[in-house]
Amino acid sequence: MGEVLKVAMPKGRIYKKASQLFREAGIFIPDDVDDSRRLVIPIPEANMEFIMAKPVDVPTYVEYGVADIGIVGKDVLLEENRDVYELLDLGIARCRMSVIALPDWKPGIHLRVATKYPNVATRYFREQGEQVEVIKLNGSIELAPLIGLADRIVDMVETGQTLKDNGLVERESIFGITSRLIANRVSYRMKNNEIQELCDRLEKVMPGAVKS
Ligand SMILES: Nc1ncnc2c1ncn2[C@@H]1O[C@H](COP(=O)(O)OP(=O)(O)OP(=O)(O)O)[C@@H](O)[C@H]1O
Ligand SMILES: O=P(O)(O)OC[C@H]1O[C@H](OP(=O)(O)OP(=O)(O)O)[C@H](O)[C@@H]1O
Repeated sequence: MGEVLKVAMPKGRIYKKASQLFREAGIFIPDDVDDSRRLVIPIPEANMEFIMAKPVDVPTYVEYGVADIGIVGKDVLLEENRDVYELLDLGIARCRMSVIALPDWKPGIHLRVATKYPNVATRYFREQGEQVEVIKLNGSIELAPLIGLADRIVDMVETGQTLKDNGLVERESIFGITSRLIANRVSYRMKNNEIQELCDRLEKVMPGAVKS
């Protein structure tokens, strides 16, 4: 058996989909892992150890090598800009990053934009040649235009339900988002066999994979 792979797993909605994908790929994960409050979970049956992280911190653990690989949304990768390898587009947790406003939005100068993704938003509006003030929030971003904190928000849209329920409109989709498998640069060389085997297994069951 090869070396134990340390996997940074995002807690929350991605974990549910990622663990399902791992199971479909024939990787044994005991059922009780899903409901556990433990943060470091050895999975000897799979020769892995899961590190249960806040989604936004996954690239940090992987860059520093305390996790060999990790699973993370493309949104977080683009925001965090960490020095990691992106190995696979897993095709799960699909949504999009969009610019959102009230229906009666007006173009203006010095717009205020609220978002959980200040780097992404700043880059986007700079490329558009628009001068904006970016305000970082940590959740319930849709509140900002409703109560007058910002003219626009940059946030994720999946079903569109949150926008509908709050009377907001999607002005522009900036990029599509799915979860990615990332690796630490050194681990990728030192544990190449283990990582490659995992990639091969996942590739066969990822959404969109051609089943043989
Ligand atoms: N509808 C959606 N809204 C937000 N994120 C989604 C959605 N669908 C898929 N995702 C993906 O899930 C990730 C966020 O997961 P989750 O909502 O569990 O965590 P979080 O809200 O960032 O963290 P926390 O709740 O710990 O603050 C995003 O980075 C994105 O890649
Ligand atoms: O298009 P929808 O299917 O409605 O999904 C999009 C919503 O989901 C996310 O919020 P999340 O549930 O992570 O809550 P938070 O950002 O307020 O923490 C995102 O920030 C949107 O608000």
